[in-house]
Amino acid sequence: MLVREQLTMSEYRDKDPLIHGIQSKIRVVPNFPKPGIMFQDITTLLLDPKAFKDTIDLFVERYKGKNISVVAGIEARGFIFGPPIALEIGAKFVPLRKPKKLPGKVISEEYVLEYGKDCLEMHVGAVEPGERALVVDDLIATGGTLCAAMQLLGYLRT
Ligand SMILES: O=P(O)(O)OC[C@H]1O[C@H](OP(=O)(O)OP(=O)(O)O)[C@H](O)[C@@H]1O
Ligand SMILES: Nc1ncnc2[nH]cnc12
Repeated sequence: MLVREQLTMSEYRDKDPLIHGIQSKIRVVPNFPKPGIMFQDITTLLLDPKAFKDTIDLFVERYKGKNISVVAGIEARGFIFGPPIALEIGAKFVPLRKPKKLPGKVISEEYVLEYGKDCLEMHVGAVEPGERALVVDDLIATGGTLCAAMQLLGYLRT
């Protein structure tokens, strides 16, 4: 009889030394920028070249050869992780920017954040209908930012 081991997410993280190594480099700052927020600070991960490279490699391994032609990076921290992943998987990099930063014609999507409200914009023509995209950011809190990014890319669905 084959018995599969069921692991919770945190047990899985603890068992995988690579993921544990990456996680241990992310500094958690309580009550920043507001009371009640546990801020996940990835700048401490960037100080460690091995942990930074392990992070990129993890995504490259997962997404290489999956026919992805666009890596869409969310401002600001998706601009740190997105470009090295894009280069390695042979995809173009498209920045999804905060309002009024892109000089060309844009499409926009508003969203609600854990501590405020914001908007993402993408250049019209940067992504063609039918392309396969990978959205990259440093973290999901409420998921509002990721949903807005997916909405933006979804407008181009064939
Ligand atoms: O899942 P959500 O609740 O939408 O939150 C996650 C988003 O919040 C952070 O960015 P932030 O808006 O703080 O902007 P920054 O990267 O420009 O500092 C983070 O980098 C994600 O983009
Ligand atoms: N908890 C958190 N840590 C870092 N960035 C964030 N953006 C929104 N929530 C955040």
